[in-house]
Amino acid sequence: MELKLLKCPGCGANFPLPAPNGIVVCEYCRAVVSASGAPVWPMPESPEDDPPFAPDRPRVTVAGTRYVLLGRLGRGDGSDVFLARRDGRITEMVVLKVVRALSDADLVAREYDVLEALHRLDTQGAEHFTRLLPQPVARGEVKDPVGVSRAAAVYRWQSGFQHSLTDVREAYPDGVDPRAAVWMWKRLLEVLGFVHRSGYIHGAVLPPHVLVHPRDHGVMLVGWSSAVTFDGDRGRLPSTSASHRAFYPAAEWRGVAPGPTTDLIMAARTIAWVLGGDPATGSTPTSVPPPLADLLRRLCDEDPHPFTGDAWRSKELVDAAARESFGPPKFIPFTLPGWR
Ligand SMILES: Nc1ncnc2c1ncn2[C@@H]1O[C@H](COP(=O)(O)OP(=O)(O)OP(=O)(O)O)[C@@H](O)[C@H]1O
Repeated sequence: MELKLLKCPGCGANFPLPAPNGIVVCEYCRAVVSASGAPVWPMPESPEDDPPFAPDRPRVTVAGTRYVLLGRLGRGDGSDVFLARRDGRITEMVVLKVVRALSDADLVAREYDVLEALHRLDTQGAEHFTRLLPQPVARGEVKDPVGVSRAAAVYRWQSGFQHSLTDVREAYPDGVDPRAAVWMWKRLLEVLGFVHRSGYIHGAVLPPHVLVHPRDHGVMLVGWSSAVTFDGDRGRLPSTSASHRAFYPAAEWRGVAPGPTTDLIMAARTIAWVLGGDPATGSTPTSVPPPLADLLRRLCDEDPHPFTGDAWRSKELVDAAARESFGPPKFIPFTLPGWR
């Protein structure tokens, strides 16, 4: 008798040995196949028979949809952020943000509202830049393990963006290669250019809110609960991060209304910090070439800020300083733990 190792023609899974009657049922897709490989006829679909995905993992329900929690992505000032997966046949990976202090529920709601508004825009570049902002999926409440309801928001997971600049600085305690800081800064200024042109300021451009895609040299901006429109919401930022005081312009603490310049100063301070420098003064280690170090110091300085509110102008200056420091742009791979 000829023995064949069969693979399921439906899904490619290896088959067990056939039963004495020569029939095999695929354990994965339930196709029914004769030992010779034919005929094949699929079993009727029966979703209720689907084994649950990772049954040991916790589940939460937001706005009527159940999600399986896969792990923690981060811990913010006011919330816990998880990677999750919609618990269904046609699934999707998502980011679930759950507020810690019940009194911060309004921050999760405000962030969701701002992001929805930004995704509705048709400002020039919207199609490209809105992909670099969290994409709202749903919001509602989740019950924590002791039964307390907490405000939550669900965003689409963007693969590859899992390290913030806080994580980057942990991986490079003495600061990143200045050539890597150049692409991080330029990408950040491009997103800010779009946000400002759309009439918003982010209000919290801080290391934990800048996520990087190390392989593609991409940057995504999260943490939108402090964002405001700068033609309407004059006044203070709705919230600030006490643990990042040195990243805010001092004017913010004096009660001066924020504007696009606030974001640009915070972006420069964030880049100075990821280079191993001091966010308050913009000074950087001596390994940073002088044209770049000088520009950083100038753009971290708020009094008077040289390029008020113009992210694109700032980006051109970064370009020029980078050319003076390193010559024409060149792709230099950037690595982080878990990436090659
Ligand atoms: N969309 C996302 N994709 C991947 N990771 C994320 C995302 N949003 C947040 N994170 C991770 O979770 C961490 C905490 O998120 P975030 O800073 O937004 O929380 P928060 O400080 O509580 O919120 P907020 O600043 O808006 O009040 C981030 O530093 C980042 O590591």
